[in-house]
Amino acid sequence: MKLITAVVKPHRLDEIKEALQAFGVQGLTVTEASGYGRQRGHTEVYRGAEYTVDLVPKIRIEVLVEDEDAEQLIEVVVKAARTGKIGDGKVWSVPVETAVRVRTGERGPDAL
Ligand SMILES: Nc1ncnc2c1ncn2[C@@H]1O[C@H](COP(=O)(O)OP(=O)(O)OP(=O)(O)O)[C@@H](O)[C@H]1O
Repeated sequence: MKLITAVVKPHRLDEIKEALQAFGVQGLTVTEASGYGRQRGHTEVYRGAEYTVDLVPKIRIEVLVEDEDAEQLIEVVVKAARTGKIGDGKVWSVPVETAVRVRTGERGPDAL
């Protein structure tokens, strides 16, 4: 299994959620976040306001997937998140050792 994490622009959330649902993910987690990337110090616009400070509002989307789906899912997220402007975000994946579905006790890919 892999954990795919995307830190992206908040206004792309609906588009990304729809793309992930169409892909067939079983679940996802969304949290509010803030951060900066390489463009620190440059101006980024969020809801009409210009941010020149280092921390800009973002959302973090996390999805657990089977190994074989990871690369395709990353592409789905990148495509749905992209505006082509500064601060579009970052997507990465890490290996996951264990996942447990609490209600049933299932483990591994069956738990997703
Ligand atoms: N190296 C990093 N480690 C952890 N989080 C990061 C890193 N780079 C970016 N992020 C997170 O991703 C968010 C979006 O990154 P951002 O789009 O600014 O990255 P970037 O690679 O500098 O892209 P761009 O050049 O398009 O601005 C940041 O606000 C931050 O929360």
